[in-house]
Order: sequence, then structure tokens, then C-alpha cells
Amino acid sequence: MKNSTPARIAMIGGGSWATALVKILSEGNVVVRWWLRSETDAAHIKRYHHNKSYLSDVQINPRKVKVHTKIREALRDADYVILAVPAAFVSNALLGLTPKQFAGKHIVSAIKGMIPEVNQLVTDWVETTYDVPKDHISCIAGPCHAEEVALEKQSYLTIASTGVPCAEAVSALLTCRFVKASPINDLYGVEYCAVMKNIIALACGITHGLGYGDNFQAVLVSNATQEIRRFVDTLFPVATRDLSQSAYLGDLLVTCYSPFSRNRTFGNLIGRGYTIQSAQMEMNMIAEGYYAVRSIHAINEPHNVPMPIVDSVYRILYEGASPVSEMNALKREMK
Ligand SMILES: NC(=O)C1=CN([C@@H]2O[C@H](COP(=O)(O)OP(=O)(O)OC[C@H]3O[C@@H](n4cnc5c(N)ncnc54)[C@H](OP(=O)(O)O)[C@@H]3O)[C@@H](O)[C@H]2O)C=CC1
Ligand SMILES: O=C(CO)COP(=O)(O)O
Repeated sequence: MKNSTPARIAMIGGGSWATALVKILSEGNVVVRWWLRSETDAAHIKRYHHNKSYLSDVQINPRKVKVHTKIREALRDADYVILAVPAAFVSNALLGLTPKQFAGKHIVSAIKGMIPEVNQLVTDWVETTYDVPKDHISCIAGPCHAEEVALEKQSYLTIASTGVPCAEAVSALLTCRFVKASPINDLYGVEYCAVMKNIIALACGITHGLGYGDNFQAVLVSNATQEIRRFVDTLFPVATRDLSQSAYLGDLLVTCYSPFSRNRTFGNLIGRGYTIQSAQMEMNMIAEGYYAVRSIHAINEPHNVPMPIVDSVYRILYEGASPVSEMNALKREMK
């Protein structure tokens, strides 16, 4: 492996997950061209070899990682492009790029959210916007918080793609001393579950903020698994899908229970009475579920899949419903 040509990877995004992925990739034989929108953060990384704004303890290896603030330079000779900005900002990050810049490359979405303007999964949006063949597109899923990657705690990722060689190649890039990545071909199931678990974590956070305990949360998460199953099996039925695998259930659990979870933290603030704006200001990070719940709600309209938890979160965040009365209603409904 030592003498082989390094994999050429463009990392798009300067937040916690991008920083953690750069750390994972740097364990292997790679050249990462890392694009950040912040000139100040980029300059700091070049000079001091760490990202001062996110996971600042992570050391960046300057021999393997080149920092860019012009996205075309980061993309130019990449074989793999990893998108790691929150979904709401990805179109802005890629502004001005055309299918030409993506031709022949593998596009990997590390994003667990939906493009809000069009209610599309990120991988669908990449396919339609940049004419990338579906079997060259994958998404990174699995229960894996950036903060634990920074500490080199053993973690697992699942790489979903309709193209088996693509999923296998990306899994190989992301497997290292402390991460095991495995391929799977259920792209839609995995990606939708990754989006929906954020909404459920918001609900968990809200109940925690309201003073509900672990007993209630366990029932909430159990009901949520049924709700997620109904939704993905209605939209994309796959006979062999096993929602107890870590890409689905594992990710739901870590987001609902971990103190690192952005979505749970955001929900907790809402449950404690913060307004949406003040909760967003309180957090230095983005809770994807806030945007995703509006997309999932809209997508579900023609299907009418019963999703009481998603509907409650939607009403709290977008219709001004009271968290207390929404959770009272859920309390009566769940068993
Ligand atoms: N964090 C994690 O553990 C994991 C995250 N993910 C997913 O990774 C994706 C990225 O999340 P994460 O890294 O946690 O996010 P963070 O909250 O850590 O970072 C946010 C990023 O978004 C950028 N940003 C913020 N506002 C804007 C804006 N208005 N326009 C353009 N860019 C903006 C920030 O740039 P700047 O710093 O310049 O403001 C920063 O790069 C999400 O989809 C998340 O679900 C997936 C698995 C694990
Ligand atoms: O998806 C994640 C971990 O797998 C990160 O999202 P949260 O920070 O909301 O848990």
C-alpha cells in the first residue's frame, strides 16, 4: 500500500464532521484538498495545523492535507468529492459549479439532511444537478459523532450506494485504526433513516427539556422505529432491509441518547422554552432536523403515512404549537 498512488479527495466543508473525516482519511494513503468557506479558519489551519473553530484538538497533517478557500482548486484533480456542509448550505457552497467540475468523480455525501428548497435527498440532488451517474454517488451513515472520532474512540460507518464498487471503495478509504466502514446498497433507506433520526432526536430533546425521563424516552424511540419503518417501507420498499442494523437503528440511538448530539441539544433548548432563534444562537452548530422536518412533512403529504412524532415536531417548530400540549398528545397515543 505504501508505494501506491494516494487517493485524491476533496473535502467540502469546515465544520465538525468535515474535520473528523479529514482526520480519518489522513490515517490512509491520501491527499486531501480541504475547502473551507472561512478564510480565517483556513489560514489558521495552514499555520497551526488545527481547526480553531471545530474539534480544535485534532491535529491536521500538512503533508496529506492541503487547505483551500477556492472550491474549484479543491475539486480540480479529485477522484472523490466529499460533501460535509449542512444540507441547507450545500447549494450555496457549490454555487457556480457545473457538471463539468464533477465529471468522472465519485461524489460522497456526508450530509444527514435534505436540500430544503426542493425537498430532495442530497444524493438525488447531486445526481440531477450535476449529472453524476447514480452508481458514482454514495452517502456516509452510521452512528458516529465527530467528537468521538477526535478522541479516536472505536466507531463504525456504513457507506450506502447503488453502485457496489463505489460503496466498497469509499468504505476502504474510511476504514482506519479506529473506524470500520462497511458497504451497503440500500441508498434510499439509509439516507432517509439518517435524515429522520435527527427529527426523532429533536423530539427526545424536547421531552428531556420538558422534564420527561428515560422511561418515556425509551417508549418514544421505540415508537419512532415503527414510524420510520412505515415511512421508508412505503416510499422505498426493499424486502431485505433490516432496520436493526447500525446504519439505521444505531444512528437513531446515538443521536437520541448522546450528549454530543446537535439535534437532541437543540430540542432540549426548545423544550426548556427557548425560541427557535435563541436556540439557534445558543448553539455553535447546526441541527439538521430543524430543516429536515419541514421536508419530510411535505414529502409525506401525498402518502399520508401515520407519523405522529414527526408531525408533532413539525407543529412545534413551524406552526408555533406548544411543546407541552404536543407531548401530552403523544403521551396518550404511544404505548
Ligand atoms: N457532527 C457530527 O458528528 C456529524 C455530522 N454529520 C452531518 O454532517 C453535516 C455537517 O454537519 P457538522 O459538521 O456537524 O456541522 P457544524 O455545525 O459542525 O458546522 C457547520 C458548517 O456549516 C457551515 N455554515 C454555517 N452556516 C453557513 C451558511 N449560512 N452558509 C454556508 N455554510 C455555513 C459552517 O461554516 P463556518 O464555520 O464558516 O460558519 C461549518 O462549516 C450535517 O449534515 C450533519 O448531519 C454526520 C455525521 C456526524
Ligand atoms: O449523525 C450524527 C451522528 O451519527 C450527528 O448528528 P447529531 O449531532 O444530531 O447527533
